[in-house]
Parts: sequence; structure tokens; C-alpha cells
Amino acid sequence: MRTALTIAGSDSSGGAGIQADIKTMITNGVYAMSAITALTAQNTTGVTGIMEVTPDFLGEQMDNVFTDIRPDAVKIGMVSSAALIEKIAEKLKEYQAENIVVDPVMVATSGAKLIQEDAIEALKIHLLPIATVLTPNIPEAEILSGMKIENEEAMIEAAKKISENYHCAVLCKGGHQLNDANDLLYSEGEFRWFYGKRIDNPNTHGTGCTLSSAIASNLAKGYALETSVERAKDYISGALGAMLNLGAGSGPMNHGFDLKSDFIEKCGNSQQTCENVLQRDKEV
Ligand SMILES: Nc1ncnc2c1ncn2[C@@H]1O[C@H](COP(=O)(O)OP(=O)(O)OP(=O)(O)O)[C@@H](O)[C@H]1O
Ligand SMILES: Cc1ncc(COP(=O)(O)O)c(N)n1
Repeated sequence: MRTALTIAGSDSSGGAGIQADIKTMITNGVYAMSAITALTAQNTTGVTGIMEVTPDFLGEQMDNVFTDIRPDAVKIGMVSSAALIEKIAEKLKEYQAENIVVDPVMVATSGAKLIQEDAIEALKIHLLPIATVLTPNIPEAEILSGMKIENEEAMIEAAKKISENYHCAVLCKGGHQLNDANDLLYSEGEFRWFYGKRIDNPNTHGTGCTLSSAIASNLAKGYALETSVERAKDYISGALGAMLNLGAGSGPMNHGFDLKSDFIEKCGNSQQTCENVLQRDKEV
């Protein structure tokens, strides 16, 4: 069985972070492991507390994983401090980790800041250059590229700039755009759009975590980057289209979505999503 490791923060409400990553990895057919960077006390309405682990303890978790069940892919989510980022980079290099997906989590859907200011610089210096693919949303891509993104041309320009500056592929996610939920992949000088109809679902807690974990799972299974993104986009459309509605704020998605339910009508990739997800379920 193929394996994946998530290095991220725990979300007590189960919608984002480590919990979303593990749910996604299991349903995408890989064995899931975790190295936890911080505990957060949060729910669908907000984050009330963050307790970081020490860099040494994070390193110890990674040592235990890599020296026993080596991950075929690694997903990195919330890492709030520069010292933790440096430790992750050191260990990934030591173990020559492959298929590294970096989701540069900065601000939660609920508005809480999940990264310290100096950690953004550490992210640029230590993690981006070793990433296989980086998955910023639009506000994160604006910070990393230093430019405003107000349309699809600017999305292409920003992704190109980040990719060239940090030598990694960039998937700029369009969930924060006004119209459709189209994501742009810029890799090795080429770009490709992954189109998605905007699903009328206010419960988007953990969409970024879920998408990056689904990409990591597919890379772990040996799919090429473009195919991994395509399959991950189908997965997120299915999970959002299942219209779970829990909690008082922006709620979590349904990872156990049922293909026979009516979600196909609601999600953008329609029949293709259904076929890809059926194929995925067969592989599991
Ligand atoms: N309403 C929606 N309908 C369809 N797809 C969506 C919707 N919202 C987000 N997505 C998709 O979900 C994925 C995550 O995108 P988004 O831009 O929301 O990331 P994010 O802001 O990092 O997520 P998070 O909410 O976890 O912070 C992308 O593939 C995006 O296109
Ligand atoms: C531990 C953790 N990691 C990531 C997010 C971002 O997810 P979202 O933007 O959907 O709140 C979060 N809220 N909590």
C-alpha cells in the first residue's frame, strides 16, 4: 500500500488540518501518517487557541515516521513559526523525501492568523525550494508574489513569478475568486487551468487542506502532477457538492460522500467527477 505523511496542525473540530488530511488520504486509498506541528482549539466559528510543539519534538515525530514506514508523499499544512519550518526542511532533506506538497496556510477561513510574520520569510527560504508543488490560495499567492491578483491574467503572472523565484510548480487556487472556482497550475514554464463550477455551499472549512492532501495521495500512488491535480479537483468538487451542513460557522465537508446521492448535479465536473471517483473507489 502507498503511504503519505501530513505535517500540519490539529483542528479540534475535524474540518481542516491533520483531521481533514487523514480523512482525505484514507478515502483516496493511501495509508496516512502524521507529524503534528501544533494543537489548535477551534470550531467552525473560529480559533481560540494555538499550542505549538517544539521543533525537536516535531523532528522526533518525523524521525519515527521516516525510519520505519517511509512516506511516498508528504503534505505540509499549517506551520506557524520559522523554527518549525527550518526543522521540517532539515528533516525532509535528511531523508530525501519525495513528492512534497506545500499548502502555505496563512489565515483560516474564519479569519484567524495561523502563521507568524517571520515564518513567511522562512517558508520562502527553506520550504518552497524543496516543494514539488505549492498550493496557495489567492491571498497567499498575492503575499508570495508581491502583486495584486484581480483577474485570471494576474493569476497566471503571479503563479509564474512564484514558480520562477522558488523553482517549484505552483497551483494557484481560485476558491476566493468571484466567479468560477478555477485553479491554475504553472509548472516548468507551462500553465494549465483546472475548471470547476462554483458550488453554492458556504461550508468550505478545510477545502485547501483537503485539496493538497488529495494531490499528495495521488502523487503517492504514482500519478503525474497534472493527473494528481485533476483527480484532487474532482475529489474536492465531490466533497463540497455533498452539501454537508454542520456547525454554526463555515462547516466541514463530507469525505464519505455518496455517489448515488444528488451531488453530481451540484458539482462542476459532473459526470467526469463521478467516473473518476468511481475509479478511485475501485482502486481502494
Ligand atoms: N464554492 C466552491 N465551489 C467549488 N469549488 C470550490 C469552492 N470553494 C473552493 N473551491 C475549490 O476548493 C479548493 C481550495 O480552494 P480555496 O481557494 O478555497 O483554498 P483555501 O483558501 O486554501 O482553502 P481553505 O478554505 O481551506 O483556506 C480549490 O480547488 C477551489 O477551486
Ligand atoms: C489546523 C488548521 N490548519 C489549516 C486550517 C486552514 O483551513 P481553513 O482555511 O479552511 O480554516 C485551519 N483552520 N486549521
